Amino acid sequence: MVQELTIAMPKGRIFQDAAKLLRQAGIELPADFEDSRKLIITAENCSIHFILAKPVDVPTYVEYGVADMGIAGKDVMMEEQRDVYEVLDLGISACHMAVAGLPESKRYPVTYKVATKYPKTAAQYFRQKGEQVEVITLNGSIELAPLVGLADCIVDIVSTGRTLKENGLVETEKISDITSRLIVNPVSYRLKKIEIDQLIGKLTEVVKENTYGMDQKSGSAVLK
Ligand SMILES: Nc1ncnc2c1ncn2[C@@H]1O[C@H](COP(=O)(O)OP(=O)(O)OP(=O)(O)O)[C@@H](O)[C@H]1O
Ligand SMILES: O=P(O)(O)OC[C@H]1O[C@H](OP(=O)(O)OP(=O)(O)O)[C@H](O)[C@@H]1O
Repeated sequence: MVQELTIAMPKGRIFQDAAKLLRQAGIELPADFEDSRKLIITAENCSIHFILAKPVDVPTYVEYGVADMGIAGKDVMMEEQRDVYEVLDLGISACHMAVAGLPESKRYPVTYKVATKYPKTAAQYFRQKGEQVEVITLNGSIELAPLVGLADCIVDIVSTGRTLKENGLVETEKISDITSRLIVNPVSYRLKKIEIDQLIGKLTEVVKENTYGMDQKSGSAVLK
């Protein structure tokens, strides 16, 4: 008997390229998949259901097993540290995580403040370097923090570099490259191994054959 699969999809930036990969892997998604406001959607030619979640929540759905698999940015994986298997680098939504600040900013240990949407990742990065910092968590417009004196630097995603440039900030350290990953719930992997391995196999082929290019508007690597 073929087992049903549920996949948690990130809404937003990653969504379109992720949908394209799934179609290339032979999954027939409804024509209005990208435009629909529905949060649970079923493929037309196989027993795969999709739940559409906020990107940062995808690993949570997968860890709790309500989704067998999911697609999440490496940045989210590093920050969330969920108990899931990361099985495939999908190569989409490429960007990197970096430290940036005003060109003239100097380091004053003990008082050094870092603003970020990624508090755990930032804290771990500076701890590993043996630098003591105070991490200030923000939810967006991170680049504002050094401009108004809330922080000495930021840890954030850089794609085109346009946001940094237009705000007079410079990248000082690269933390890591980021792409989207295919993730799997460990228990689902045991119970639905055949179906999951089949999908991983198809997506692996698709990823190998794809070429990526820069989308001028989003600044992210997109499928060509
Ligand atoms: N320029 C970029 N800025 C942020 N994330 C990017 C960028 N380029 C690619 N990404 C990837 O896309 C994912 C973020 O997608 P998106 O911006 O839709 O979600 P979000 O951060 O939850 O957005 P928001 O909080 O604005 O709703 C990141 O996890 C990252 O892997
Ligand atoms: O290098 P760039 O191409 O300019 O992209 C990087 C910017 O994009 C993201 O912000 P987002 O657009 O998600 O807005 P936010 O400030 O609400 O997080 C990220 O946090 C940077 O601010």
